[in-house]
Amino acid sequence: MQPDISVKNLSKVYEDGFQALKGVNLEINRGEIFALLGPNGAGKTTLISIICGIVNLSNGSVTAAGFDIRKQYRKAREAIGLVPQELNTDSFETVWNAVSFSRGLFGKSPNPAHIEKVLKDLSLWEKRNNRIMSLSGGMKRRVMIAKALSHEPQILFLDEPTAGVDVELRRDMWEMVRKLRENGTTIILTTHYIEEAEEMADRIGVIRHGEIILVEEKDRLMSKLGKKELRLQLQSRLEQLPGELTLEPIELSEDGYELIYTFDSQQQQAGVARLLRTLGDLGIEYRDLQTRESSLEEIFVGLVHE
Ligand SMILES: Nc1ncnc2c1ncn2[C@@H]1O[C@H](COP(=O)(O)OP(=O)(O)OP(=O)(O)O)[C@@H](O)[C@H]1O
Repeated sequence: MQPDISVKNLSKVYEDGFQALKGVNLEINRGEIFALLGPNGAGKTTLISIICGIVNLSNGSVTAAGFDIRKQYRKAREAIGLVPQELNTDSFETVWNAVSFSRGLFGKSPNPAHIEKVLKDLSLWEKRNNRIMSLSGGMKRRVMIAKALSHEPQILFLDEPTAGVDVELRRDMWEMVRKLRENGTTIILTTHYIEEAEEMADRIGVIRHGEIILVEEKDRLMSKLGKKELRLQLQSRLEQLPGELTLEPIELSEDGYELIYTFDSQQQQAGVARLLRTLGDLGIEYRDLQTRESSLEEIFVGLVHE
């Protein structure tokens, strides 16, 4: 299947000579949720802005929905909805008018039923006759999303969609994104909340200093780079780690009441079984145990600080 977005050898040098993207290659499939993660200044917004035709590329090529973003700009742009990072909705217009107008900008004929659906999905229906400037920040953000969806785009970009929004709105947005995906929309989101990528994304791309350093299915990424930790609370205090255990990646807590064993998620549980057997042989008893997997956040921090 042809990818919905194809980025080939993309470079961007800004006018002041700063190279924000260095030979980026990336393919995004139809109907997937792709999360682009990277520290501040990594090039996320630059990449999105080029795909959406807001910033000119310096080198390379990009297609969206099969259309070249330069040679077939209108068609490519029509296939894309963009929710930018900044709210620019200080408008005297009503919600209904602003969202309907957005649709018109893409040369689409009016479709009140679609606008109604979008407003209802985003819990904006009650506010449809309110002026945008009178809405709260969270509601304004919903309006931005409604505008991006007004022309029924096949691809939706969400640049930091939940920056500064409350937990309730964040949950609503996740719900909405899932619904859109069910309808076959391709979704690309950038986020600082790694929890968001962990919750939502099918695949994750990590960008650093203008280069994509990794693209992987989320589940594979977590099992490939993740670590697991087993903690055992001991019945009685240990003075020091017994010699039999020093070969393992195992630590004794300072108070001597806890053993902490760290292992790769990929590794089989063999190490755990061996450890528990050894403890049995040594007569070390424990009263409780827990395991924990590292989060995407820990994996991400490990990656970008390498
Ligand atoms: N118009 C511009 N002229 C010169 N440099 C720019 C311009 N726009 C962005 N940059 C630089 O390009 C780099 C990438 O910026 P970009 O906004 O793409 O990063 P980002 O990954 O989206 O960061 P953030 O998470 O902070 O939004 C930064 O170092 C930024 O200062």
